[in-house]
Amino acid sequence: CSSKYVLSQIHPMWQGPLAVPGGDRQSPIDIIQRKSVFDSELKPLVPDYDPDTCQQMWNNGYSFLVEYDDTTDKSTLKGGPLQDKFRLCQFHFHWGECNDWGSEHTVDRRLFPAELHLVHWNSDKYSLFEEAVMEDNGLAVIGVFLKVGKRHEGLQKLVDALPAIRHKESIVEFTRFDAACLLPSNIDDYWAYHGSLTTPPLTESVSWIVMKQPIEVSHDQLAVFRSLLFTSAEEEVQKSMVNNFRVQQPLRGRTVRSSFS
Ligand SMILES: NS(=O)(=O)c1ccc(Cc2ccc([N+](=O)[O-])cc2)cc1
Ligand SMILES: [Zn+2]
Repeated sequence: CSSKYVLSQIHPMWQGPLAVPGGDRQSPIDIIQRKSVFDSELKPLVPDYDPDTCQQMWNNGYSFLVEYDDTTDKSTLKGGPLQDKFRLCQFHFHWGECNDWGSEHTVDRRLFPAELHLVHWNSDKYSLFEEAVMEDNGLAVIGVFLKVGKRHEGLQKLVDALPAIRHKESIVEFTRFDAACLLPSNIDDYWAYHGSLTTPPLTESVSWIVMKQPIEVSHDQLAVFRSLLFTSAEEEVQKSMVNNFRVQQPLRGRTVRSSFS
């Protein structure tokens, strides 16, 4: 699949604002390793997720999300670049129509076939996700690259549920899933920078934590992602859910910090 093809096939939603007018901390970005700055103050990340808070999985017409009960501090993220405690509210993915591209962030321009986002909001400062979304240090998103390799046993439970949410707006109960199983074995090496949501409303409220180590998933597991549809069951023309990534945005003078030298 050639790159010229992907630009014409990007879902209308993704042809949206390539940069928010006046936005100077947009995401995703290309992480240039040699320009990242080692920061010894960056602490180890402390994810503490309770599988019992996992509730449902649904297709929102852009990606599929696994949503967690975030009414208590049962599934939290602390440490790393974060000063406060953040609550896990959902995770989702971005992927391509083939294994040559699909991630949102890149590392020295290297694209990965997919990227996982674990979305958290600052429960020390705010009482609702919707509030935190609008605030400077309201959200923390962990980005994990996916690369094609051996089958990911933890991901398989999720892959097996995808056919039930093939169409936009479909939802299925999905419980007892430990999101921590999707983190790489090494979570001490990561890049940290201040950015934004990568889909509308593109608010500049995200502390991004991008893992250096990808997780491996099989070719077949990724293929099931691509069997999802952007469209609802009623629509005549069905569009396969692929290339649901935003293009890299200008760094605008930001520094990307690294937790490793
Ligand atoms: N891709 S990402 O930057 O990790 C990302 C994370 C969360 C969301 C979910 C979302 C965030 C905000 C809103 N809103 O304010 O209407 C609606 C949905 C959208 C995008
Ligand atoms: Zn995302």
